[in-house]
Amino acid sequence: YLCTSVNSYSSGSLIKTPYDVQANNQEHDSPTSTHQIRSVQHGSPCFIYTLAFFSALGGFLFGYDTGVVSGAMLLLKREMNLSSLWQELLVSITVGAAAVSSLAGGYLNGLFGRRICILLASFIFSAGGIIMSVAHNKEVLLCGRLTVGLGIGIASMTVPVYIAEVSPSELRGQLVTINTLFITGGQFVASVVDGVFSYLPHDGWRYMLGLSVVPAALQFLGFLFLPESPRWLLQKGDTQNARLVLSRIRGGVNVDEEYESIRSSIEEEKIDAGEGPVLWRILTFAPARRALIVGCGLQMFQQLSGINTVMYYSATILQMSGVQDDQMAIWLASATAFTNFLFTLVGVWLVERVGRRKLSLGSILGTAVSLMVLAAGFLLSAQASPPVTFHPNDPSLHNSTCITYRFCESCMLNPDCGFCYGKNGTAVVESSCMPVDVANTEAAAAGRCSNGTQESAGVFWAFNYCPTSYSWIVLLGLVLYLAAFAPGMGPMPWTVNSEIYPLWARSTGNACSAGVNWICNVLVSLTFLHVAQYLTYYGAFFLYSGLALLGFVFVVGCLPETKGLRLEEMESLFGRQLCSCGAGGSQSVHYIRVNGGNCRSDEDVTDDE
Ligand SMILES: O[C@H]1[C@H](O)[C@@H](O)[C@H](O)[C@@H](O)[C@H]1O
Repeated sequence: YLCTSVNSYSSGSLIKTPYDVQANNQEHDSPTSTHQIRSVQHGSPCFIYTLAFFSALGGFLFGYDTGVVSGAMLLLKREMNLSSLWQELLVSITVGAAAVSSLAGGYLNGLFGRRICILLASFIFSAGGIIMSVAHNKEVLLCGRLTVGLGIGIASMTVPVYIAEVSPSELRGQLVTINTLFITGGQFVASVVDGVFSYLPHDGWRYMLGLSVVPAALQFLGFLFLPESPRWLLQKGDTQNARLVLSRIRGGVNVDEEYESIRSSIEEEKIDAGEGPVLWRILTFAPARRALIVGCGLQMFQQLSGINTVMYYSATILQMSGVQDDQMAIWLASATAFTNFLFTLVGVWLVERVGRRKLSLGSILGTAVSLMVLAAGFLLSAQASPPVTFHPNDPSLHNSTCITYRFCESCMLNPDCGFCYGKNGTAVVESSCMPVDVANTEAAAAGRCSNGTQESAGVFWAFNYCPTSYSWIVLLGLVLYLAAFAPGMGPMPWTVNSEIYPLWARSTGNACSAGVNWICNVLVSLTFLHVAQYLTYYGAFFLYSGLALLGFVFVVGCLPETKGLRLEEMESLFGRQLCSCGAGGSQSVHYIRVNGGNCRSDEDVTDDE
């Protein structure tokens, strides 16, 4: 049999099969496992944690820069008099730039290494932060947002790869997951900074956007002193430095076996890798192609299950459940970000205990169910939507579409309109649908709910939501969603992608999957309002729930368990037809690499089986 993976391993065996891998996985669960032996071998993980911390600052910046903009926009649109086109541009240019630069990051990683790419990303982050904080017009601000986007893209694909490559296998999952913890931590800190500086209506946005320079500079300084990934050094033929770095990050213990294992696997990969551009080689080499499908699929389903609409619209969801004050909604949105962060911490704790596969499965199923709860909440709210009962006789309103709506639900789904109503006990009375004041969405453009007249008139203004008694279900759905999504589907796509590719395909594989993540992110966030207008809120969330269920089927069929395996052992997991990856280890293919042998196509594998 031709396709092999040779490993000199702590067990001493030279040729390792997935049966051994499986056995090794099981050993991990017992207290006296190889796990412990390896930990002892790897010495103090202190240096590894330092590396992971400085790398994960890239994740923090990713979270901070994507999260801070919503709060900054509230102040900016007033101060710079931004049209909705400019608002959309300023929000989405960062994500768009991240999509492009994450794809380019694959090339840069292969060429310059992980360390230089992280240095480059932190330099770009710092430059972007400075540009934004001193911007005197919207064009300069746009340049700043574009610049940070370029940094985010490079960091998002490089950091997980770097952490995975320097970590010992028993800590790898946890350490890469810490990067996602930092992403959600960055989102939380951003929401707190937004809250604090929202009290500073003039120039508050400069602090919000500019503060990211601090962690970016810290990361840049840290990485001036931190080493390159030993795997990349070895791949480039710098054997001396590779051994030195490996021994340094393993706390000075003997690294001969690990070094030999990486070296021999790189030698063999040279045979596997073939000729031509890397992406072409990935697509034509079955195990790498399958890994790419799994990696991109996971990233796609992460975004299609709607995390960023839930995060972005959490303030609205919370307003629906009765929070009427804008400032209060900003603080509650940071409670949402905190919940996301807290449950990602659960993921860090679980990943090496239950493994990536079970964690992803449980998480995506829970996500689908909680999206149904969220949708049901919106559905009940829509059915109980109060009717329009009051028709003001203001001539300036005659051309407005808002006055044509007969229920709050349809009024609220038009971003130009809001619902103005009075209360009799808990009942909604004298309600009308009015155009919103474009400069300040907290009031109507005219009538009883316009600026300054609301309180004296004893009326309430609901923009983006309807007063309803079912909103607690929506709130419950939101909390359940975060509890289900954050430990698994939030971090696992990043973690799994950092480990499943062979070294020659790792940069390109991660670049593609990170690109898919960002592209789907843009697609979902840009289409959400339109989808909600066509399908209503509950339709949109039922749709996301259906997509999450599809994702569940995908994970069941395609995601193998990578826990406890060395990076060099991953290729064996993708030796079989794709949709049987999860079919249990007892049917694993034996991989025995014979020098000069090659494994090229699905047919080869089947024949050999
Ligand atoms: O893994 C992260 C995390 O879940 C974030 O909360 C989300 O905003 C990102 O889009 C995602 O990639």
